[in-house]
Amino acid sequence: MIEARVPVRAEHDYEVLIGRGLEAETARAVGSEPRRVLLVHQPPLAERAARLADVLRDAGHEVLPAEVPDGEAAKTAAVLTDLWGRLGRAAFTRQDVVVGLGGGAATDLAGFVAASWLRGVAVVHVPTTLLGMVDAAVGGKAAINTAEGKNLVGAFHSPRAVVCDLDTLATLPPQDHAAGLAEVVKCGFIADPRILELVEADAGTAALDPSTPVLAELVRRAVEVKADVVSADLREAGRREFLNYGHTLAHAIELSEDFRWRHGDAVAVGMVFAAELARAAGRLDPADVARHREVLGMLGLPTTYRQDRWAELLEAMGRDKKTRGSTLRFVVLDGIGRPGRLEGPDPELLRSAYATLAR
Ligand SMILES: NC(=O)c1ccc[n+]([C@@H]2O[C@H](COP(=O)([O-])OP(=O)(O)OC[C@H]3O[C@@H](n4cnc5c(N)ncnc54)[C@H](O)[C@@H]3O)[C@@H](O)[C@H]2O)c1
Ligand SMILES: O=C(O)C(=O)C[C@@H](O)[C@H](O)[C@H](O)COP(=O)(O)O
Ligand SMILES: [Zn+2]
Repeated sequence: MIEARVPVRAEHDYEVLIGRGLEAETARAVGSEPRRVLLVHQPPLAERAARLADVLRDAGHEVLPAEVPDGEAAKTAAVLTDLWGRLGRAAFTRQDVVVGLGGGAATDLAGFVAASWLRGVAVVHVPTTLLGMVDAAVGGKAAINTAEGKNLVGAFHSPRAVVCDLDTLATLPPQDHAAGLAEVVKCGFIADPRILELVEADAGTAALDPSTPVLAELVRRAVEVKADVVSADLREAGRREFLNYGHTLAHAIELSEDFRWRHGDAVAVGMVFAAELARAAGRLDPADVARHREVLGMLGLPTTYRQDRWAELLEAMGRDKKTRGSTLRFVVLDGIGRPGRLEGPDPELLRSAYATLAR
């Protein structure tokens, strides 16, 4: 049953469907005419992918199943090249459709395959992680990583639909669920403080349980925040940068950890850093900084980081997409729900904010 439909305005408008038991919705989104469907999925989703393939075949489509490596190992040029080969051999046309089934790593890859093949074919996202539902599958950013950094090669390519079946979260490992909550909480800090109150009400207990109505409300609220921002600024000319809260340091940490850290864990650390930076710049109250550590801490997310990597992280942050020339630019808060930018901060300010992560 569909519990919420969140509209997104983009180069073509689409909806994010949120509910339970939504397998038929994916077939509906692929369309009523028979199509070839490249079904990109992660290894833990093999059974679900087989079931979805049956539903798609019953609807008259020809399915090309494509299991890709797990996690960030999928977001590589080698995997992309392999998928292009499959599409070429199948004579995949502009009428055909890519489906991304899995976490953000799978939907980022599927989105970029769809964006690049024949200069753009349709993609339907079926996110199966919390992070994928509230963030990665929504908004049309698609990318792979390179040896130099995170998401450095990619495109904006909006999906035809996003189908968030909350039932799929039942099998998600708790650490991945918590990592998804980092992006949910991010939406609370930048736009919707009610998200923070819902998490704080029972010290994160309901948020950490995929079966609760509170979690369903958190998903809807986070999707609404993202849809609202993306609808206003699809190509990140301004306001969309706020969705990057915490990501300048987070992406540098992910690179430094050889992409073995969960994205959401890195974002948690990155948000504490950004909050400390705003405090050091005299823009955020110490109580709001403390709230970052409290909320993230109650969800079991990391809020500290090793101190011996600063030079490496600083260099990696220089390749952040928000950087202009050699000027680092950070998303910071002037209060909860009041995001802004800090351009070219003094290196000492950066260093002092980083030092607080030792605690
Ligand atoms: N495009 C965007 O706007 C955007 C936004 C946020 C994050 N991202 C990207 O998303 C990625 C992170 O996504 P993620 O946190 O979903 O990680 P992920 O895709 O690596 O998934 C995490 C793990 O959960 C497994 N999994 C997925 N669904 C499952 C299920 N239902 N049951 C059991 N296991 C399941 C996966 O196989 C993987 O092992 C990063 O690459 C990040 O850069 C993109
Ligand atoms: O959608 C956006 O815009 C975001 O910044 C959302 C982020 O959570 C996400 O991790 C995104 O992929 C980061 O984008 P990037 O442009 O910094 O690679
Ligand atoms: Zn993110």
